[in-house]
Amino acid sequence: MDAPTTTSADNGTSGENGANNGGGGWFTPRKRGATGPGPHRESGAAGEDGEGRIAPPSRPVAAIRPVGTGAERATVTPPPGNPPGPQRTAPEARVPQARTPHAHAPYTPAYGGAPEAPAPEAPASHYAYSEPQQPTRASAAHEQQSNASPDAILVRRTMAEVGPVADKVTSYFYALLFVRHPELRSLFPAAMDTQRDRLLKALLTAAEHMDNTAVLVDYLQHLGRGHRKYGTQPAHYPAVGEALIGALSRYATTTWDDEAEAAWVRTYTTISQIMIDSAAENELHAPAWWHAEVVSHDLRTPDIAVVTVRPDQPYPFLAGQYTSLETPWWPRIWRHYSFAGAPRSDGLLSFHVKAVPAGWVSNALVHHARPGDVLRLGPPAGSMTVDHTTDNGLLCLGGGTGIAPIKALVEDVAEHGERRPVEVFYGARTDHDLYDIDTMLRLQQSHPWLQVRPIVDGKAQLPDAVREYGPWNEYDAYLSGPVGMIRSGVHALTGVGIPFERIRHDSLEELVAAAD
Ligand SMILES: NC(=O)C1=CN([C@@H]2O[C@H](COP(=O)(O)OP(=O)(O)OC[C@H]3O[C@@H](n4cnc5c(N)ncnc54)[C@H](O)[C@@H]3O)[C@@H](O)[C@H]2O)C=CC1
Repeated sequence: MDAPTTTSADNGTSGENGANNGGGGWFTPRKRGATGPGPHRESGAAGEDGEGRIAPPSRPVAAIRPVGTGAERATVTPPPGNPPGPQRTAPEARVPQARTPHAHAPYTPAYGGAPEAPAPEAPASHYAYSEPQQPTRASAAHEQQSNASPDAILVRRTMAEVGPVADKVTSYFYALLFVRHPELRSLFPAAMDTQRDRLLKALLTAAEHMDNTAVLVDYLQHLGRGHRKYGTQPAHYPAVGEALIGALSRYATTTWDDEAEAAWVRTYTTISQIMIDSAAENELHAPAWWHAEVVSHDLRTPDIAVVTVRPDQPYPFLAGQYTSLETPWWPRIWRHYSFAGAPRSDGLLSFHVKAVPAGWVSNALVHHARPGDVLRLGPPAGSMTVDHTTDNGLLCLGGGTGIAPIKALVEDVAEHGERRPVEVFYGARTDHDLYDIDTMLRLQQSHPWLQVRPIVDGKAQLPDAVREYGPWNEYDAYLSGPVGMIRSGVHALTGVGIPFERIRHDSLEELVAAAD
């Protein structure tokens, strides 16, 4: 998610609800790593119990601090409109209604899973979770019949009830958070629309996937690391948890009870502990963010620029990944951009940026950024990377600026000295929009294993063109571009026989969120 999480530290002395409800108690999460040993949690095996589920944290610290009593909650009038905070100072950006991490991954999960999933900075696809969907009563009922854990059943029951009023829950959640913890407001952007949709969505998505340990842990670890750049501290997590419980209990009027609250406390405790541990571990070997100076700005069309930056310290990443980027013009507003090339020996990084209507960050990068300006970068993310353990061919569909990570994949194959066939379909609305075709054709001239096919909108769109070629049964597929193109591309590719697990793309939610 692209928003910091928060919490208030309770010293664990109140002993009210949580622990007494059998929920393991609210807690002030510990911080391990740089500042202390603490129990070590191995990546991918975080707190699993013997059945592969995530176990409660090992050291509950504090008791829950509910936001009001049940009776009080029932009478509270949700604050209207936006939560308190700085007034909006700019035109409204496009507000995605759904989101998550990106990056290719098998289609199923979804973009960075991040599911950015799960929600967070990352898309599921690599976070292995499917795009978030509003829970329904039907789905909740289904889960109860399945092998879901008792907590998962309770959590999903709550989500099924609040799903239809998700906007109200979101507004109330942030209002509670900022009213009770005004000091946290500065961690969020001045204009909250996109951001606010992300934080709560990430938490709810994670909660809904509590039984899917492998995916969830990966997602939350990514989320925890990604939150370092927001300035999120372990002590912030309790405040977020209290606001979460407060908002859910306010709107899940028919299903909320002590049992449900205990399940949510346990769930949130587990979520926050994994995030905190991941951030602490990451702190040992990576900065929270990188400063990066713009060293060149190449305006390729009136609204597309290739921006190249020099990070202030080494920036390790893999071809096909993306980063989060903040400009000096819009503090605390982060957007995802794929690297437009494999890692270079000079350490420079390039991005292809298209200014979209009302896109604050993209317009700043295309129309205002100049050499000498300093941006901030978050950590690399994304799983749309080349699998070098196979010699399958690569079938790549790049739509518009989605050609950027495809170019990186081609460079990666070239650098590995492989002779795998790589077929690139480069789609654009018009000839003029093929702003990087010269680069791609130069690569084709240098590499006999590479075929580049420009596809300009006509009778058929990019994904349809793939059907005219092939066979593709010995290819892995990579999709990058507009969400609609990726959706129809997955459909087309499975239609020509490429299984889901061999189709990679960034999280659709992340892509939606990155669209401005
Ligand atoms: N890792 C990734 O997946 C990346 C995604 N992007 C995203 O790619 C998008 C690029 O935008 P533009 O350059 O304006 O692209 P665009 O709107 O000009 O479209 C590019 C190509 O995609 C095709 N296309 C678009 N919508 C389609 C649909 N619904 N079904 C089938 N084909 C469709 C078009 O026909 C065209 O060939 C942005 O939204 C950006 O966020 C950009 C870079 C990396």
